[in-house]
Formats: sequence, C-alpha cells, structure tokens
Amino acid sequence: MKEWNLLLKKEWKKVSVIVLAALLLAVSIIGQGYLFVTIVDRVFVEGGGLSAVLVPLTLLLGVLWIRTGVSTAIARTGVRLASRAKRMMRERLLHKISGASVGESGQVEAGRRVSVFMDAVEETDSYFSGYVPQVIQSLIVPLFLFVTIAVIHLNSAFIILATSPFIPLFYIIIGMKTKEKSEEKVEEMNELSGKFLDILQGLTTLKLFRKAKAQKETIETSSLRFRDATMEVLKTAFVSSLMLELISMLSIGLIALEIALQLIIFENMNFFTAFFILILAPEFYNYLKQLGFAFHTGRTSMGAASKVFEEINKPEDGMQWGEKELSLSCPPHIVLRDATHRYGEDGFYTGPVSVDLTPGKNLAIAGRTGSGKSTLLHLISGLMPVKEGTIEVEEEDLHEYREDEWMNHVSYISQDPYIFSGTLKENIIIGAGGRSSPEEVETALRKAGLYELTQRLEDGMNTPLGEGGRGLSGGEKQRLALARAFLKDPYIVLLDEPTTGLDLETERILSESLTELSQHATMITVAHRLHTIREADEILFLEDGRVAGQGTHEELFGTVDEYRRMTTASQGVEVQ
Ligand SMILES: Nc1ncnc2c1ncn2[C@@H]1O[C@H](COP(=O)(O)OP(=O)(O)OP(=O)(O)O)[C@@H](O)[C@H]1O
Repeated sequence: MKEWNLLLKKEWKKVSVIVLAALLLAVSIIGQGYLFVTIVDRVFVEGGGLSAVLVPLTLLLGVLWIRTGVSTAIARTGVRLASRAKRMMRERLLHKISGASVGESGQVEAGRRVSVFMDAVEETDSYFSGYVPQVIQSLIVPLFLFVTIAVIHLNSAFIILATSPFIPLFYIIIGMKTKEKSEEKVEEMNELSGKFLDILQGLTTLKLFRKAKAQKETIETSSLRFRDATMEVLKTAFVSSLMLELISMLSIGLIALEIALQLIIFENMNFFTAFFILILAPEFYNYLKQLGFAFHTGRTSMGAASKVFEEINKPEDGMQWGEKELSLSCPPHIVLRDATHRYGEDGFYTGPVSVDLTPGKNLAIAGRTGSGKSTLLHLISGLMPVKEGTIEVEEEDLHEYREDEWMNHVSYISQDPYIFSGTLKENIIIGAGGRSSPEEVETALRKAGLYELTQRLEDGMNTPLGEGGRGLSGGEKQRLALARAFLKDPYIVLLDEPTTGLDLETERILSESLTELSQHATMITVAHRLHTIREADEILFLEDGRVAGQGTHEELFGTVDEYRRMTTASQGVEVQ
C-alpha cells in the first residue's frame, strides 16, 4: 500500500489537523471526567448546593462543547481526506483507461472496469474517512487516559496494561481474514457487473436466440455468490465486534472489582478517585474498541484498494506520446516502415507493413474479414502502438508528437460511430473540440445530410441522444460522424467503411462527403466495396495480417490470386 502512504504524506496538513484535534479531544475527555466527578462529589458526598457546582458546571458545558466540536472537525477532515483520495484514484484510473490502446479499452471487460471505477473506489472511502482518523485518535486518546489513570491509581493502570493488548491482537487476526474476504467480495462484485453489462448489451441477440432465460440464471448464480461473499464479510464483522465488547467488558469489570476492594474492604481510596477511574476506564476501552471496528472497515477498504491499484499498476501497452508540436498547413507526409502489431503475448500478428503516403494520397486497406485491416487503421491513427518498426509523420516518429497535436488533424469515421450521452449539438461539436459557431455547425450538418433531421426533431439541435435520450439509425450515425469530420476539417481522414448496407441516400452523402474531405486530406480507408478499392491510389491487400500485395487495382488483379478471387466474387454481388 505504498500509494496510500504517499497520499497521506501529500495530505500532511489534513493529517496534522486530525492529530491536533485528537490531542484536544484527549484533554477534553479527561477534563469532562474530572468536572463531572467534581460535581457529583460536591453534591452527593459533600452535600453542596448549586453555588458550589456553578463553576464546574459551566466549565463542563464548555468542555462538552469543545469535545463535540473537535469530534466534528475530525470527522469532516476525514471525509475531505477520503474525497481527495477517491479523486486521485479515479483520475489515475481514468488516465490509465484513456491511455490504454484500443484493444484493451474497447468493449473488453467494460463492466469489470466500470465496477472498479465506481464501486471499488467508493469502498476505499472508509479507510480515509474512518480508519485513518480513528487510528490517530486511538493512539493519542488512550495514551493520555492511561497516563492519567497511572498517576491517580497504579493498580488500575496495571490491569489496563495486562488486558488491553488482547484487543489489538484480536483485531489483527480478524483483520487479516477480513481483507481476504473483502477482496473476494470485490472480485465477485466485478464479475457480477461484468456479466450484467455483457448481457444488457447483448440483450437483443440473446432474445433472438432465446438465451435470455439462461442468462438470467447466470446473473442469479453470480449475484448469489456476491451475496455469500458479502455475508462472509459481515459475519466476521459481527464476530469481531462481539469479541471486542466481551474483552473490554471483562477488563472494565476487573478494574471496577479492584476499585471496589480498595474503596470498601481496604478503605485506602476516596470516592473522587474511584469514580474518576471508573469514568476514564470505559473511555479508554471505548477508543481501543472503536479502533477495532475501524480496523475491520479499514481492512475491507484495503481489499477494494488493492483491486484499484492492481488495475492502475497493470503494465501499460498504450501509446506513449511525446511533447513535439505538429503544425500543419496541408496534409502531412506519412511513412510506415515495417510497422507490426501483436495482440497480447501470442495473439493476432499484423505486419510488417511499409508504405509511403505522399500528402493527399488515397490508400485503401483491403482483405478478407479478420485479416487485420482495422488493426492497421488503429496503428496509423495512433490508437494502438506499433510493436516493431515505425510510423513517421513529417519525418518524425508519430509517438514523438503530443497526442492532441496529432489528433487535432485526424478524423476517424468508424463503422459504428459512438454517440455520447448529450444533445445532438454536443455530439457534433465534439468534432471541433467543442468550439464552433452556430453557422459552422449548420454548414457541417447540411454537408453531412443531417440538417433535415434536426428540423424534424421537436428540440432540434438540443435533442438528447445516447443514454437516456433518443437513439439514431445506422445511417444517421454515419452522417453524424461525417458532420463531426466536416467541423474538424482534418488533414487525415481514416474511414472504416460500413460493411452493412446503408440506404442509397446515405451512400450518396457518404461518397460525396468523402470526395470533398479528400480534396485537402490524406484518406486511409478500410475498404469493403469494390468501388472504393478501385478508386484508391494505392491498395494494401492483407492476408492473415501479412501484406499479400501492394499497388493499384490493376497491378494487384494481375499478380495476387487471392485479391483477384475476392474482387471477382464481390463484383458479382455489388451494384456499382
Ligand atoms: N482486442 C483484441 N484482442 C485480441 N485479438 C483481437 C482484438 N481485436 C481483434 N483481434 C483479432 O485480430 C484479428 C484482426 O482483426 P481486425 O479487426 O483487424 O480484422 P479486420 O480485417 O478489420 O476484420 P473485419 O473486416 O471483419 O472488420 C482478428 O483475428 C481478431 O480476432
């Protein structure tokens, strides 16, 4: 838990506030006990009236006020500490997730990641808001109380010394078990979230294959396992609190017995001293007990935190960007030199690919399904790092540039453009980094063929889309992606051509838009339609990740058998 300690060091001011408050708390507890005993002694033993206790009574009210104020200050500082810690963890997780390559950050394990991001981070709250302040209080307050008791009556101090180690010893044993159980619980919760999200996303498919019922059972099993793991954690919590109560009750009983013997049998102690010890001793054990409870919650949080830091510290294989600026006034010169990629340790291998893209060139990447076309497009876009070889932009390695400098010039129109939860306008202006005038937005909408749709919608540009909003058809999503591209006015357009048949109108708009965009941009297209392949200046034909041919349509048609077979087959099915 190096990271936690680092965070506590960074937040030393808040920790110091808690330490100071705990010191004040210890003094106020002793003062409160002293004043209370004084009042009782004066009224019941000495038979004094109101005037005899007026001063201690007023002081007692003051001390009670300080004690309440100090406890509130500790609690509030703890909450602030927790919120800083959670923010730090979420920032690092977000950085990790956004820095991950497309292969990692796609749909893979989305549910598990959401669960870590939301729930596991939330579970760490009690470590900072409860455990840390309690540890500080339970180190300072009992120490002060012990010294006071030792000064007043040494025998009671000896009993405390003999019995109190059982409490920390007990919760260390329990705590170890709890951390294990809590890690199990977080694991079960992540699995449940993952399965739930998977099923939710694939509900239509599951219904069509009549598998929804079977999946319901999977969710049920998973949620029962989560319940059992939670119950295990709660069981250890109940057992530990029962044992802690028992130990402290027995210890206080022993002290009371010894005091009674001194007071009644040996008569060598006065009422004031006896009562004062009997007020301080429960406070002593109370703080040790609270540490025990906090320890239990703290261990639960640690279980969650180790999952969070496991995620944060997973080895990165995302793109590492540099600091160079990339100011362009025309499409850049892009060169791939023996660029390769591999998914995981022994996953699909793509490359080596070498291609020289003079500015404004139109490159088509073709090949059968699963041949590595999208992978290559992701490499060129900088969404995935190359394993070997280089991608050079303007004679400089792509990863030497700042990420935003490169992305500012790139538009990526995928097969299934992502719609964010937000209004239609917000979804479009994201293309220009959120800055664009209403006129520019309207022009982009017109060019992309979306203007009519916005006129039809009741709330026009302010219609909510995505989660909680309206859905869009496949063709509308493509047009939205085009509108984003028009607003961005990029020098590099990456297109993963839709495989699903678009309606004729969207096809026409897509084709016209791309022609317009390509006039001042380098186009790199994962091409599925023969028409797009034939139009390209250069074609990269992939087979099982390897470059099986490179050149114009005529050159490949004459030399690469597989290319000839594929294009001849698509000629038969394509309307051109
Ligand atoms: N995240 C991933 N992790 C591991 N393997 C992957 C991942 N994404 C894709 N692959 C594998 O890499 C290979 C190439 O995939 P890619 O998506 O690049 O093919 P493609 O030519 O674009 O296919 P299509 O035309 O069907 O879209 C496939 O065998 C695929 O199973």
